[in-house]
Amino acid sequence: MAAIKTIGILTSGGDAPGMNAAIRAVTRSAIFSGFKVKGIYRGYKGLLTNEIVDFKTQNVSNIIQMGGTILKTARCQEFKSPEGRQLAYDTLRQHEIDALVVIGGDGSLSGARAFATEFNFPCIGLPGTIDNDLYGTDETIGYDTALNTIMECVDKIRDTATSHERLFFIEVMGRDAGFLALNGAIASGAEAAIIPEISTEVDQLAELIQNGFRKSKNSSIVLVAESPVTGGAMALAERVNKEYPEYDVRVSILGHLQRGGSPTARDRILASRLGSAAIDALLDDQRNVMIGISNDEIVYVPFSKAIKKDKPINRSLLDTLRRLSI
Ligand SMILES: Nc1ncnc2c1ncn2[C@@H]1O[C@H](COP(=O)(O)OP(=O)(O)O)[C@@H](O)[C@H]1O
Ligand SMILES: O=P(O)(O)OC[C@H]1O[C@](O)(COP(=O)(O)O)[C@@H](O)[C@@H]1O
Ligand SMILES: [Mg+2]
Repeated sequence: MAAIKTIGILTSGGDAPGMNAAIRAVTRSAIFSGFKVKGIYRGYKGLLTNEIVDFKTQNVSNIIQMGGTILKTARCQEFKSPEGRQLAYDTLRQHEIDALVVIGGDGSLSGARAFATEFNFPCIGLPGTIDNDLYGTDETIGYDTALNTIMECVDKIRDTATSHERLFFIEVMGRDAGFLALNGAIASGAEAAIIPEISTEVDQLAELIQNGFRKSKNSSIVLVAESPVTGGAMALAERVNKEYPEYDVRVSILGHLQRGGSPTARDRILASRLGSAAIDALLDDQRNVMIGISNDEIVYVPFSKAIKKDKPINRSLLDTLRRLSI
């Protein structure tokens, strides 16, 4: 592979707060190191529809504080086929782009892995998703902001839950991962979190009620991770209505507000460090790795590892939650 002169950058999959800080860091570090940068709009879709513009340092001015992504994002079915990826490769060649930085979640990095392998094309991934479901990094860009948003929402719901002495099931995002639910529950002082990671091991609802849940309290808050495995908050509320009719139950589904907002300092710093390290990785001849953070150190995680479906939760957090909710 000839020397890299031009780097393309895109955001893909669900947007996450801090993606703009990452775009800024990649662009500025690349220019600092003498590369040209091109911004690709709408994720992999932009490679099929040729939506690519030159990025200068001014293109990323005043964006570090903004939620969403200035490059827009999309989910692109065509990129999942070899024909779609061939078209994407042709577009990259046409624009003389020699390497790609992909900011996205597990799906986006799966796409980058397939593309890098088929065309021997240098790709670097940055973990950008509120779900925190990428293996090999302690945190993903957007996770901390979403966690803070959840905490603020639960604080508000608690006021009405307490006044009416109700049991609230609050559904949070995470796709198939319970990080937001579990840490959101600890941060907001909730009674419990119902998460997919242990759904097949125990009936979390029955366990909660049998453990003397609500003995000394007049209201309760349970965070539920959205997932077919947990059934979601609605299904749990229906179960309580049938099996434990003594409870006055309400459901609140937080939805897409969890993806918005100005990134926290933690997410901005994470995105800045990872974005800058993406350029170091290319200079260091690294290929097809996700840049992660582990014990406050930058790490290179091969795509194949990063997209493993089973990033484990820290089980001691479940004990902490249980202990603090008596
Ligand atoms: N196995 C795959 N092969 C090729 N491309 C993929 C694959 N999985 C996902 N992608 C691409 O990545 C995009 C984003 O994936 P998605 O799972 O929706 O979001 P995220 O990256 O946030 O997890 C998809 O729309 C598709 O274009
Ligand atoms: O934007 P959509 O299509 O409604 O997707 C919702 C999903 O996206 C997320 O917000 C983020 O997931 P990704 O980062 O994997 O795209 C999930 O938590 C949620 O399940
Ligand atoms: Mg994902």
